[in-house]
This record gives sequence, structure tokens and C-alpha cells, in this order.
Amino acid sequence: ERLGGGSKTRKAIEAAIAAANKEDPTFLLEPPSGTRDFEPADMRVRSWLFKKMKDAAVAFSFKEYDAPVLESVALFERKAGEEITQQMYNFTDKDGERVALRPEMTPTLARLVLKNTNLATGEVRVPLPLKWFSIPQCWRFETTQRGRKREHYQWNMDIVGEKSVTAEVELLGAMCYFFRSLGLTEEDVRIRVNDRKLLDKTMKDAGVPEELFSRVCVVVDKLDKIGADGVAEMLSELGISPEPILQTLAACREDDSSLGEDVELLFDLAEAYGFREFLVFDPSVVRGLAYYTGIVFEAFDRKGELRAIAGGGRYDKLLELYGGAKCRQIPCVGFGFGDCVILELLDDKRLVPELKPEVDFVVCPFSRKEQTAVAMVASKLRESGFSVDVALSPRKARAAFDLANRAGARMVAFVAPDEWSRGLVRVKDMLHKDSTTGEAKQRDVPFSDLPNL
Ligand SMILES: Nc1ccc(Br)nc1
Repeated sequence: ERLGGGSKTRKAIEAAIAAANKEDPTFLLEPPSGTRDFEPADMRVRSWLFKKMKDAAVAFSFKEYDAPVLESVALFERKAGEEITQQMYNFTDKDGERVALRPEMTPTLARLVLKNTNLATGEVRVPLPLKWFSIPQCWRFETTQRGRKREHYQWNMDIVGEKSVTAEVELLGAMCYFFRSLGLTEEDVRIRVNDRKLLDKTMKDAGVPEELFSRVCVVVDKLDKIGADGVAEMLSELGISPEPILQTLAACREDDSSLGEDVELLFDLAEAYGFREFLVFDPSVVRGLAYYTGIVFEAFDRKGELRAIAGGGRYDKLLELYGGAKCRQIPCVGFGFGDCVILELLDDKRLVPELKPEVDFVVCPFSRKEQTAVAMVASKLRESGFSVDVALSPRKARAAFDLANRAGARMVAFVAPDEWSRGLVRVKDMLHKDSTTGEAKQRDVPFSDLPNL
């Protein structure tokens, strides 16, 4: 800016600075642009969040699966102009294979189901419905000036083999169970629900060719970002008259008669399930993935300050797309739930707990002479199921207490010559003070009694 000059000049200057930085060894300290390190304190938060996701999945009897982050590009190539395929993190590997870091998990799920399907008959060899979940790291190649992330962990929940909305209700129920497990209520988050079949009817009545339905949805999904005029312009470029479609999107959200039977049944079941208050019908929700065919939904923060928290929908034709015509009878529905927006929301609401390191014992030698004894004590405690942090060098009491506090230890076991010569270990309780002295409670415990602590 100071030097002036056009963008070419500026780009040349930025390139020179970047090159200079590469000479500076410290530039290797950071991970690649758009990616994150998870040091232990960050990892405790991530593990806490993922445990909440897994607990919700298990509460709804979903089974965990996983697959390589690397997939063939062909698995994701679609012709509907979706952002997710335009930003693929793809490359040609040393075998000349066109591969990509997966941008989403749903096509991989479809691949795993089709591995278990007789493609000649469409018969799936494993009992349906499948209720599967995974928390894969997914990737996109964003240009760095967007400053956005290139990876996130996306909790995926999918039901394969059920055509009725009972499947959507289980998924939405699991999502609301997860919200509540975090301390979030319908005051904090809502889930907009729609049925693409409502828009399909409008497009059919308006004479839109069926092969354009998906592209129209990808355009309409941009409504919030580019506004009705932007959508109208993009629809016109597709040779489609925007008015009927924009009118459907603006349909009355209060008039229950316009919901369509699937949405109405979904809302009734949600009422019975006790999470109806999280749901709101919104005819403008279509989601930006071409393969959705029916109910779609997206979770958002009620203040409207953040990007979508999660999104999903029914995709009854995806397995036919990959597996061939005989697979058209394999209905699917699922959602993706990224780790970033929810953590921003939880942070805003002070709902991320303080997660300190924890260990049952610190075991500490009085001097180098007690190190073999420390090894015996640590093994005895670990065999009894305790977690043990062994002090790797001798420490006196004060330093051992500091180590124990840093490690989040419940107890400190000192191994000192006098006590050890009598088969005893001095154990101090870090969490409970002696009511009279105010000092940490301590006692000399026979080595054989350690498992009973
Ligand atoms: N699909 C996708 C992948 C990675 C990120 Br970050 N966001 C979206």
C-alpha cells in the first residue's frame, strides 16, 4: 500500500517477502496454510467435543466407520457446479492416479455400502438400515487470500436403507441430543427444515428440465450470499425464469398447509420425540449439494452471527449414481457437522469447559538410588488401573508438589530410603487437606497395599 503500484506490483512485492521468509527457518514453525496444530490443550477440547458427538451417535445406536482421507477424484466429480467439487484438494500421485483429499464423507460412505452390494441386483449384503457415523478430517483448497481454513473435522451421521422420514427424525433427534449435551437449547440454535420436492414441483410446473434441478438448487443455495437479484441473474443464465422459483422460496413459513406431507410427519414425530422446538420450516433452505432429493435441513445459531453449524438431507439417488440402475432402491439420509462453527458458538456462550491435564499419581524418587523402586511402584499402580506420571529425575517435596500440580495428579507417591527400607511408600493426597493442619493429607502405605488406594 505504501509503495502504491497496481496489484501486479503488490503481488511481486508479496512474493519477494514470502521468498525472503522462506530463508528464515522460523517460517517452518507453522503448519501449512489453512491447517491447524492440536497441542495437548487444544486436543483436550477436540477430544471433549468428539466424545460428545460419539456419545450422541452411540445413544442412537450408530456404528463408527472410517476410510482413507485420500480418494479417487472420480468419486467426487459431479456436474452441478458445486463449490465443494470446485475447491477440491486434488493432485496426481506418483502412479499417475488422480487423487484428492476427501472434501466430504458421503461419497465414501456410498462407496463402502456399494462394496457390500450385488451391483447386478442392487441387493445389499449387510442388513439394512445401516446407521453409521464417522468424524473424518475433510479438505478443500481455498485460495489463501480468502484466509479460510482448508481442513476441518466433520461429524457424519447417515442412515442407509430407510425411505420414510423416521430416518430424518432419528438424525435430527441425535443432533438435538448433541446440542443439549453441550448445554445448547432452542434459545441458542435452530434447525431449518425444508423439502426439495416442494421446489422440484415448482421447477417441473415452470418447465425446468429435470437435469437442471440440481444446478438450480446449487444456485438457490447462494441466496443468503448473493441475494434474490444474484440468484435471478444466475437462473436466467441457465435459461430459467426466476419468478416462480423465487416465489416458492418466499412461500409463507407459517402456513402449515404448504409444508408437504413428509415435513408435516417429521414435525409430528419430532413433537413426540421432544425436540420439535428446535425445528423451523424454511422453504428457502435447499443446501448446496446436488445429490439431495428430499428433506434437507441446516442448523444455525439464532443470533445469525455464524455460518451454518451443520447441514444434511435425503439423497436417495446417490448410490444409483455410483452403483448403477439396480441400486436405485437404496435410500439414504445423513448430515455433516463441522468442528469449527460449533466451537465458535460454544466459546461465545462460555460453554467450553476448562479441561486440565489429569493423572492419578505422580511417583517421585527421593534420589537416583530410588529409581528402581519407583519403577516397581509405578508398575504396581498401573497394573491396578491407575495412570502414573513417573518423575524422571529426583525431586524434593516442594518440586514434586509443583510437578504434581502441573500434571493434575490426585496423589503423589514419594519413594524415600527410610520408608522404602520398611516396605513403605509415602502417599500425599493432592486434593484433600488435613482439616487440622491444612497440609496435604499423607500416610505411609505398604507397597503391597498400593492397589487398594
Ligand atoms: N468441504 C469442506 C472441506 C473443508 C472445509 Br475447512 N470446509 C469444507
